[in-house]
Amino acid sequence: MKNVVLSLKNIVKEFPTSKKNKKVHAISNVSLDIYENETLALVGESGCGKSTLGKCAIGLISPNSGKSIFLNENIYEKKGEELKQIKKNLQIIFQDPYASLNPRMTVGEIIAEPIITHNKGMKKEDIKLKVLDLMEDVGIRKEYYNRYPHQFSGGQRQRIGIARAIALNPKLIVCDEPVSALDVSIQSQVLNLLKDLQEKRKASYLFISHDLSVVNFIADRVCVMFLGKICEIGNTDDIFENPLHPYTKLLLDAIPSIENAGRQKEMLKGEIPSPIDVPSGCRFHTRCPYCMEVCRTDEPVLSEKNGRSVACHRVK
Ligand SMILES: Nc1ncnc2c1ncn2[C@@H]1O[C@H](COP(=O)(O)OP(=O)(O)OP(=O)(O)O)[C@@H](O)[C@H]1O
Repeated sequence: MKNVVLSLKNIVKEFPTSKKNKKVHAISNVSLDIYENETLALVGESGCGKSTLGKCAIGLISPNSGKSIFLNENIYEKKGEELKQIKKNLQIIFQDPYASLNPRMTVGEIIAEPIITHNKGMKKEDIKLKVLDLMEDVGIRKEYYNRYPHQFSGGQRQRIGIARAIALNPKLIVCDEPVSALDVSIQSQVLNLLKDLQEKRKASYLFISHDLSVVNFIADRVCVMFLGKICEIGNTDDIFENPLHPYTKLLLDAIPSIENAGRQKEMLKGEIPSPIDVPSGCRFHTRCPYCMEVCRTDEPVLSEKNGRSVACHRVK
């Protein structure tokens, strides 16, 4: 039995719009467990709610309703020192390492910041030693301690962001498209670094990506989202070898690969429906090549069988 590190229960997140009675239904009643030391990927097209769910998971934004349970406590009910202790364990790495690093701070200062905040009274020399160790862990040369973010390449900047995120030995790191802004050759170096760090530090990753090749490389499990809901969750190999939800199948078919080349493919058709006016029944039914009558009226339930959960009327 694997231990759960963080459990999301019935998360609902809506954003207001300029129209009075209309809301963006970004996340609609999503529940999800993240296990110890695993990488769980969140995938789906732009706007399906991946980032919003990731941010709700670690309390960076608050949902309208639902719980995020960490160490048996709902993090949304915590304040002050208790919340600070929880947040130490829940970190995030952003897509754009340049925008997320303060341009006026040196690398040393950037990485030291969380250490200072959470270890009041720690000696300056000890902080510096810890920062230098972290720089070594992520492959940034110690001589660069006093350099500024603009003096680094994109890949190096992402390494600095990673050093800051791991500085407090968190139990969970939300990796929000951490390699999408990087060149392909650099992507694999950063992905390998994340894998090595996980091995050494035993953290869990909630890995947000729209790139399924990256997901296939790094994730233990995959959670496929469409318009604020989960369509399918399962082990990465099972999902890639035998996708059960029509949306998962179409997403996988869309990956350019040698095996796929020339094959007659069912393509994802039509526009993504608006999260302001979500379709009735199954949210995917307007784009689904296998749509049945029931799909237009009844919302499918996410049901589990042999470690795989699928929300589709065709999958029993
Ligand atoms: N602060 C906000 N105010 C209003 N709407 C928002 C806000 N943040 C997100 N949304 C909307 O919520 C929905 C989900 O957005 P989110 O960024 O979570 O999706 P995503 O799957 O991460 O997309 P992407 O891959 O493009 O980053 C989208 O329709 C988005 O426009």
